[in-house]
Amino acid sequence: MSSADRVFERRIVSKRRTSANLEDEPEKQCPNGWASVVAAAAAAASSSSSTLRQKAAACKTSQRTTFQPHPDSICDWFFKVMVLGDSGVGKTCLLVRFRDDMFLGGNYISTVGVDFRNKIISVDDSKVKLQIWDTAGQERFRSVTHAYYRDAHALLLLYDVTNKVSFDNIRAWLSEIRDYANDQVVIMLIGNKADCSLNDRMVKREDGEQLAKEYSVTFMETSAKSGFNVEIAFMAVARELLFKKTGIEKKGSFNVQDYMKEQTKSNCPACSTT
Ligand SMILES: Nc1nc2c(ncn2[C@@H]2O[C@H](COP(=O)(O)OP(=O)(O)OP(=O)(O)O)[C@@H](O)[C@H]2O)c(=O)[nH]1
Repeated sequence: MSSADRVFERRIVSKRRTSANLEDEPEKQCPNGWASVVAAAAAAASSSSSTLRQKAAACKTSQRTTFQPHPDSICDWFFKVMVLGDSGVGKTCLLVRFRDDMFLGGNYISTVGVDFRNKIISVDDSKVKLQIWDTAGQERFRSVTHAYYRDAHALLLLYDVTNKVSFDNIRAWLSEIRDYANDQVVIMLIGNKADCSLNDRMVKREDGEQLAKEYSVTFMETSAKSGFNVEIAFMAVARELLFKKTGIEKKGSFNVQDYMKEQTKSNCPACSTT
């Protein structure tokens, strides 16, 4: 993808910034509505949480900076995509890898409430704006995040291939999705941290594939750390949404699994097979 395709509408405070790299990016923005999201999250969680205070302070600082939205006319389609899954599976890292092509190492701070970032991508001849919502995986924020499911066009449901519990919880996540999301939502199951060593891997690729098959959703393993399959996953979702919306695929019918197979042919690290 060319750099011209990577148009970011707003820059927002990442959840895992050191003071040093915050200074490196002084123009960072908070999304509209962030304050209310933080307030709701604060009510749901403990208002004395140091993480919350950190985030609120970072947000306040960023609100003083310049906001430069791109006109909506530059994109043909808009889709809202939510990233879900247990705490620590790598939702924020996946999003940051896709948006900024970098990996957030260093201190891990859990997401509070919800947060979104925009990215405009080219799909064939169309400019597609993905508004990607990162959600807190922690149980205590669940009532806050449920409110955002309803108008989502696609859900990326993540588990961590090194954490069996996060995989076992996928059924519960799918049940929540059934309760709160709309019936037409596109769902992709993602096994993240595929860069892990064989010793660390607790969930076989085939188990992920099997579960996805059972629920008739698409499946992919990714690594936010190495970038493995990250762009392909978002592109596949964008293509599927576009295809659903237009009902037209220039090169015949569109099958998301075939598309992913084709894209991942030469993109398979040794650790993704067990
Ligand atoms: N090895 C490896 N580590 C990862 C990967 N993605 C994320 N991590 C690490 O996993 C930890 C959790 O990542 P996050 O992206 O913050 O997880 P999250 O799902 O957003 O967590 P919550 O905000 O609590 O819901 C961090 O220490 C990351 O550095 C990956 O692909 N590979």
